[in-house]
Amino acid sequence: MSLLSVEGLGKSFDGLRVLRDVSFAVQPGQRHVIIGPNGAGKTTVFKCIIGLLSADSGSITVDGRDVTGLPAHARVSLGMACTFQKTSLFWRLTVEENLHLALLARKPYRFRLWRPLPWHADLRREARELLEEWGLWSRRDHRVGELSYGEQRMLEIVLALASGPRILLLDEPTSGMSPAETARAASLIRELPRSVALLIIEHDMDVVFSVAEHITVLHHGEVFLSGPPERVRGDERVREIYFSGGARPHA
Ligand SMILES: Nc1ncnc2c1ncn2[C@@H]1O[C@H](COP(=O)(O)OP(=O)(O)OP(=O)(O)O)[C@@H](O)[C@H]1O
Repeated sequence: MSLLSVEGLGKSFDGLRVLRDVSFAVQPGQRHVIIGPNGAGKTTVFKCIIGLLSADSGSITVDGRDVTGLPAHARVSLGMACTFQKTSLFWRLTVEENLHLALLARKPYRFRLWRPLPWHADLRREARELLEEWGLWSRRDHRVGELSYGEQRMLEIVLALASGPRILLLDEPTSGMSPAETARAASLIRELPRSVALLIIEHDMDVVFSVAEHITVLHHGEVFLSGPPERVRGDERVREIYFSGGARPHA
């Protein structure tokens, strides 16, 4: 059974149809990338999946359970996590404090707040491991506002991982990163455990083809093609869509 299934999704804004009959599925542990020119509807699909927008038609199921009518927080508790292009970090808190908050929101920590100091040695250890892994340990005492944009994006991914998701949705995880940060982020994303399925919107084709096991191409709000990377790479029509559709130069 698919972990995430999107069936016949439709969405309009002020009468303008932005998504039409969008269907695709993400398998457990799969690295699934959504590509498409600017304005194709990628972020709108994400928002419908996570519950920040309600779809006009169609359904979204997780493990066969229909979540279409559920609010975002209920979907998170079913194992979804996401990052968006705009960061949503606590600017005045440090890197480590941001991560502690994210970890505290998660079971089993949530129910152990009464523990005296030194508290949550396991939480601190987990935070350290995550920050080391993502190259942010040396920045732990810095306020988020002092980080580079690329570091902030990395921290967003770390915070999303802290909720222990089964499916992680990343909206352009490498946008705004330097080439070195992009390469590092792509390699870390590739190394994420298979217990987490990934659904990623990405424009950087080097990242797309280094991460993707399955690619869904959106164009004018419709699924143009969904298949393995080799099929997408070899499809002349996909190239045409990209080069006529206002995609970014490196795409
Ligand atoms: N809240 C909204 N109200 C009205 N129109 C919207 C809204 N959100 C998105 N749109 C429109 O829907 C279309 C799809 O937008 P969306 O952000 O989903 O595209 P995208 O593929 O993610 O683009 P990009 O690659 O530029 O991020 C665009 O024409 C956009 O202007």
